[in-house]
Amino acid sequence: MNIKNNPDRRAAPAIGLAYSTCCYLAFLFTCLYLIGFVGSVVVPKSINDGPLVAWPTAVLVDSVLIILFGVQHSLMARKGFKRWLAAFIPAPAERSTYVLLSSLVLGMMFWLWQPIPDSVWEVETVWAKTLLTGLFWLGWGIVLLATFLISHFELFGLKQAIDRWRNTPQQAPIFRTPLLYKIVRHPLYLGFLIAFWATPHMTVGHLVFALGMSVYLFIGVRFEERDLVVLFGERYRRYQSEVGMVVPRLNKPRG
Ligand SMILES: C[S@@+](CC[C@H](N)C(=O)[O-])C[C@H]1O[C@@H](n2cnc3c(N)ncnc32)[C@H](O)[C@@H]1O
Repeated sequence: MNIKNNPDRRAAPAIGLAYSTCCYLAFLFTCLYLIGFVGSVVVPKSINDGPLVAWPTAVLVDSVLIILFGVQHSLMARKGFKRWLAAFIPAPAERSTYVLLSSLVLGMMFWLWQPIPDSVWEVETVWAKTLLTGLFWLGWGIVLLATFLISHFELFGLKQAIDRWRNTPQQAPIFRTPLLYKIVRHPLYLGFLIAFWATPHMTVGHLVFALGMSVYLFIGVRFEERDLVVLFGERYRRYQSEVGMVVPRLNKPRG
């Protein structure tokens, strides 16, 4: 039978699109929950909620949860892992699977997170409180904007599934430096750092989260940049020498 007329072959891209849409929606929900979790807004269980256990136990459990997230996130983003995964699932579904597993690991973190409510700092002054809350939302705004600057739907696996469904050939990754990417090389990570640290009330539990996630981001970015140098070669090396990682460079190199 002609492959084009084979119903199984025609159904696969549609099933892939449905799968990627579900993964995208799960990730969207998880990201919204993450905002509420870190900022202690709206969600039923935030970073400071839950039954109290002895603080060494809480630090241990929370650290394991952060390490688990870091390992899943970095391991699944590596080329070797993607090649291995390609033996089990179609290449266009790889990114969606990454996104789905990231959501599951984050969901587990929200569920099992152990609060440590002791205060590290608590800002009472209205203007300082407003400033820190504003910075928190600015951080999330930068994260959202950065995803669209890089290619939001490709980053979360939906574009790959739509291309397959439309029978459009998969595009090679494109090196992009629009807007915020002209100021720092990793605006998305900068947004996360701002959102994790800017709070009028920093508890010990929140501090463990902010510290752990920041350490992970700085480790993860090294792996990401190694891949980006392999992918984009000299252009990325030049970009590294001209633009700061997460802090804008004041003195631009000449020449
Ligand atoms: C979660 S995004 C984070 C992007 C970037 N690290 C940031 O913080 O804005 C990771 C994906 O973006 C891609 N990426 C990072 N910088 C890029 C650039 N300048 N152009 C195109 N793709 C990029 C990486 O290859 C990776 O697939």
